[in-house]
Amino acid sequence: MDFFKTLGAGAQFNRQKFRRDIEIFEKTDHTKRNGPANFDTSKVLPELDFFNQKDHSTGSASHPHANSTKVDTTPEESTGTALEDGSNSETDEPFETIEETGRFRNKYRIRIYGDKSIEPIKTFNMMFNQWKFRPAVQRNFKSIGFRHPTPIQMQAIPITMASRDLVACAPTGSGKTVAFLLPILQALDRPSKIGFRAVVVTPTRELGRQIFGMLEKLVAGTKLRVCFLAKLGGSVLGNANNRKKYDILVTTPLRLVHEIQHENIDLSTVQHLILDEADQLLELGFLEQMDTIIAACTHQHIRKSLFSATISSNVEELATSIMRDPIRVVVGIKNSATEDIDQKLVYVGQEEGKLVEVRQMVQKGIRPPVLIFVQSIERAKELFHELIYDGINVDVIHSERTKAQRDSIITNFRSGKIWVLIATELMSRGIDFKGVNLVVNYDFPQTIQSYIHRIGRTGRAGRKGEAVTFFTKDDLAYLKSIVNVMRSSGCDVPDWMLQVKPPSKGEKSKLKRKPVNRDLITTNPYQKRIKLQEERRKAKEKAQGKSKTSSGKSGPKATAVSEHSRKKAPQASLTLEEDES
Ligand SMILES: Nc1ncnc2c1ncn2[C@@H]1O[C@H](COP(=O)(O)OP(=O)(O)OP(=O)(O)O)[C@@H](O)[C@H]1O
Repeated sequence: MDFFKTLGAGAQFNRQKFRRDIEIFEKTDHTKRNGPANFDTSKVLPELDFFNQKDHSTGSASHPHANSTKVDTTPEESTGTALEDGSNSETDEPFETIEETGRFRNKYRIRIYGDKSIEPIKTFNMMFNQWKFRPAVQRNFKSIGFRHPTPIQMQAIPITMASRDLVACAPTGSGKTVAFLLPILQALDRPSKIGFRAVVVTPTRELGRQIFGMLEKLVAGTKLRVCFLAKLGGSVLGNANNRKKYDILVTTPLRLVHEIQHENIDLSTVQHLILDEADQLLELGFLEQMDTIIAACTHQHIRKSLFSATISSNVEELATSIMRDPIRVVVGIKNSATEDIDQKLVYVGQEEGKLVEVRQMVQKGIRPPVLIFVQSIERAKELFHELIYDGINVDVIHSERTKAQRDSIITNFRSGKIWVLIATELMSRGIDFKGVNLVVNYDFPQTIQSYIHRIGRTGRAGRKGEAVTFFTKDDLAYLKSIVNVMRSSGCDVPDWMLQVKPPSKGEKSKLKRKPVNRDLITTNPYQKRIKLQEERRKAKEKAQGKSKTSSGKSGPKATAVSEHSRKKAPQASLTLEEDES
């Protein structure tokens, strides 16, 4: 058995060039391999079919993990009413018994921890009638065209409407934005001129702008005033009176802290605080800022909601320390990718194998739009300079591009003018590119969370997508983490990958702290390479020097976040360099 051939499936290798790698792998002991993995990927797991696109009538028992989820689902329950055209047959009839509610939750793979008495909604009509949504909001919402609530919307909306704190974990592209925006709109009802009553915090300006866009659509004609704040320098808030005009704020942590520290903003009137991509906001990189923000939200009856596709138990623990008896909702398998993404791992030998592989993919014909993730701004620029000459409409987005450039790149990528977009971690979370056909992890992601969010830019809102992750021998130690995500979302995994040793805790945290040191992305001759490497080293030293001098003031007061989390919180995988500032 040529193990190296197996490894290289999907890539072409120069065996002479990669001789040393071949030797490494061929020395491996493969005698302990099991029989071939028997994964049936032809069926969509019901818990991952948020948009009810698949017929689950044959049940999910054929999936190897069908029984690994904690939800007990009888064949009858998983048969459900899902219709192939994406509609469902739920009616507005209220639930009659607790058991019926339980069955409904099971059917949509909704798990609820804490007070279970808050019933989910079956339809949007049910929601509008139950809480008497204002006609303008109903009209705006209907014009967007969503016919049926997704599972996270079914359960998260009633919980927030009941004024309960919430920690919600649901897969990428499953409609969390609407799940947190609709209850705010209903709760605020009319403009009050007392200042901000709801604040949505997101890690990046791009995601904030997207949420703001949806909010603007929903508030049209309601007189509620919404504000998006992410640009440092110059305040759109104006004088004290002007500030009071706004009801809802969408912002990034750095910008909000800046306003708090300059006493430009008063958060004591905030009754609804939403942290989108909450696990990232509660990691070390953002934690001090979140401390300041939470300390500034002093309203007695403030309600807090945390949303993300990935919420670790650390974050959950931390969350409970800043919330009042929160209810936790999990849709599907926690911290998993969606079934709609066909995931592949491709071994590329050494660094230069990646460029060869990308070019082969282009030659074979890729279906744009394609999103390519790399691990740093420098590498994004390097890859861009290679691909720009390949006759494809390619662009690159990272935090060193101006805000105007970033906005126009996103628009052009959405409209199809850009076919291939090279991106850093900045674009990995939340951004809703519905049509992305392929995500390429050119550089292996540093964390499982990063993997889930990156590939989650495709396969959204029930559409199909594909994700390809390149790996070199330097990434091999971390391979198993991704393999596990692939398996839990029903993807086929080659047998040999199942035998790879999982990374140790130490290896995982090492990678999280610092990405793998990689060779330049270039086809330039050797001398040029050395020169570029030297330039890169100097730039890095300069940047480090800068960040040391600018590491600044923290928030005025400590909250439970800081008390609890200094030791617990994981390091942010998106550094402040990649924040909006
Ligand atoms: N009920 C619905 N029916 C159909 N489409 C919906 C529904 N709710 C939301 N969508 C659409 O699904 C897409 C994904 O929604 P959204 O961006 O809120 O996902 P998300 O869960 O926040 O993802 P991520 O974790 O990546 O941030 C969007 O294009 C949104 O317009």
